Amino acid sequence: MITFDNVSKTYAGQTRPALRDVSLDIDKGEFVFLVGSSGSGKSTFLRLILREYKPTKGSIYVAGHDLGRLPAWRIPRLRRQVGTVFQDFRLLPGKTVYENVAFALQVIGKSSREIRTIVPETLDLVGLGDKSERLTDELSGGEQQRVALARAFVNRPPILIADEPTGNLDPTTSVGIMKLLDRINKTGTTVIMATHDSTIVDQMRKRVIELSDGELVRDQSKGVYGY
Ligand SMILES: Nc1ncnc2c1ncn2[C@@H]1O[C@H](COP(=O)(O)OP(=O)(O)OP(=O)(O)O)[C@@H](O)[C@H]1O
Repeated sequence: MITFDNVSKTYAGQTRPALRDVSLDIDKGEFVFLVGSSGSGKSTFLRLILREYKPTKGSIYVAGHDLGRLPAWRIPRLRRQVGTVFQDFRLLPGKTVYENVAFALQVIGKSSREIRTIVPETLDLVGLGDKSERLTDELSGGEQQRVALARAFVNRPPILIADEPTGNLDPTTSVGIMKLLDRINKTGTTVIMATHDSTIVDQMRKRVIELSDGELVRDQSKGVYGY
């Protein structure tokens, strides 16, 4: 589903690469934790998958797209196949839960009839079926992250990227979000999650990829946080 082939990325004006010669394959349906200290290259790795940047060296393949050959007009299609969730939720302010999730479908041209069916189904999946008319600004952090997850998953992308999705949440709320991510993964969605949360990584025992100074230093199945 995702292949990195000798990928390096050096940002403009920098001498040290943020990613250095990284090669790996992530198969369809895998759940992968991306760990490493601050500045080790985790966000850079995720942003390359989204084609926010091109690598300085090497090739990247995502859901059948060769990102080095992807013309700019095809980037939106790539991004539709990769749902994203971030630490800071990034919801539309002043909009309801329903509107936040429906918007993701409106921008890809779904009919209002489809939207009226799919949005409530997805809100039920994340446990927010009874809060669809609430403004997202009035929800707890955990609920806001559920909305963000619903929005990322509403068009059933084959890949979901989560960049520290529990970073702003307390441990109990985080467990709820992880259960949801696990559930989404069990539908066949490939999940890649960057995190500093050792408890979660140690509990879930999924594949762990560790970066250190931009290099891939560990790739462990049923791994632990351990650095
Ligand atoms: N847009 C940018 N321009 C220049 N340098 C950057 C840019 N983004 C990241 N870097 C640098 O690249 C390196 C890797 O950063 P990255 O954000 O990928 O790390 P990270 O592992 O996600 O860190 P954190 O856990 O703090 O989010 C760092 O040295 C960082 O300063």
